[in-house]
Amino acid sequence: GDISSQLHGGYSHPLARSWQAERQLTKSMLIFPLFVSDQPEEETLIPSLPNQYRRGLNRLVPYLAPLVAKGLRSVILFGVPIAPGAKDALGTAADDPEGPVIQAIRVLRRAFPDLFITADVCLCEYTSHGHCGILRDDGSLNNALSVDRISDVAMAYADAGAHCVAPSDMNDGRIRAIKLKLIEAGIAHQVVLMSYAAKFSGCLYGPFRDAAGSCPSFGDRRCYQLPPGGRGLARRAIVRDINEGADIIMVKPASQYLDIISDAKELGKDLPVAAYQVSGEFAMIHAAAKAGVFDLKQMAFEATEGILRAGATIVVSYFTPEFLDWLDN
Ligand SMILES: NCC[C@H](CC(=O)O)[C@@H](CN)CCC(=O)O
Ligand SMILES: [Zn+2]
Repeated sequence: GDISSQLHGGYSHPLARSWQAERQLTKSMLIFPLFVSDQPEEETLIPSLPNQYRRGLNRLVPYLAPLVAKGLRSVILFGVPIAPGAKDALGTAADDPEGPVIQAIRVLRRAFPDLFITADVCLCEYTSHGHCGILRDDGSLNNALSVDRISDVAMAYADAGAHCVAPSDMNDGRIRAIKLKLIEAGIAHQVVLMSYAAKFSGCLYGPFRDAAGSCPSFGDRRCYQLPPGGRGLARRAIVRDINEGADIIMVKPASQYLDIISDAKELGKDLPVAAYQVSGEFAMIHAAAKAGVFDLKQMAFEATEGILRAGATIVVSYFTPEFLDWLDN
C-alpha cells in the first residue's frame, strides 16, 4: 500500500512501543490507601479487599518501612474508629486529636520525613448514619453545616501535619470553604488541596465500606455523589472545584470513567489530574485473575496504564505495594 498506510514499523521494537505512551507509570505517581484503626495493635485482614489490612497506630511504621525503602512516596489515610460509641450524628471523632488519622499523621511525619501524607476528609467513617455530612431531619444533607464541619476536619488534619487534604464528601462548596480556612489560618501556602471533584455513586465501593465501616445506615449517596451518566455534571463539578481553589482534581472510580479523566485533563490542563482505582475495581481484577481470566500483574498494568492514557498522572492504587516491586524489574 502507499507509504502513509504503513504503521507497523513505528512500533516494531519493545522500546519503540513504550515510546508510544505519553505517560509512563512511575512509583512517584502512586498514592497508597491505608486504613488506620483506633485500636493501636490491630492488624486485621479485610476479606473483600485482597491483601489490605486495617492497622492500628503501632503497626503502621513496621509495615510501611520496607515499602518506603522500595520507593513508596505517598499514602492517603482513612480513619476507622471501631471503638464502641465512637460514632455520632456530627462525626465528632473525625477530628478527635487522639483519633486514628491525626495520630497517624504525626507518627508518619516523624518516622518518614519524605513520605507525602494525604488525609482523606469525610464524615462517613465517623457518623452514626454513615453519610458524608450532617443531615437535616428529613435525611437530606445540610449543606451549610456539612461544609463547615468538613472544612474544620480538613483544618485539623492540616494542623496535624498532613501535606495534603482530600475531601471525598462531595458536598457543594467544600473546596472553597477549605481553601478560605487554610488562607485565614496562614497555612494555605503549605497544604495541597486535592479535590475528589468527580466522584460517582455506583456499586464499586463495597469493599472499602467493609474496611472502613462506612456504609450509609439508610438510603444511599445518590444525592451527593454524581450519577454515573452525568458527564456534563462532572465537567461542571470539575470547573467549579478548579475555580474554588483545588490544586489537584481527582476522578473516582477510574476505569469505568476514563472519559471523565480525559475531560478533567481537558478542563484542568494546567493542573495534575488524579484518579482513584477504587476497591471494587481492585477486587474485580483480583477476582478475575483468580478465576483465570488474565494474569494479575498484566491486568494491573493494563488498567493503570489506561488510567494514565486518559490523562491522570496520579493514581490512588491498592496495587501500590506490588508496583513498588514490579516497577523495579
Ligand atoms: N467518603 C466516601 C468514601 C468512598 C466510598 C463511599 O462512597 O462510601 C471512597 C473513599 N474515598 C471509596 C474508595 C474505594 O472504594 O476504594
Ligand atoms: Zn464519605
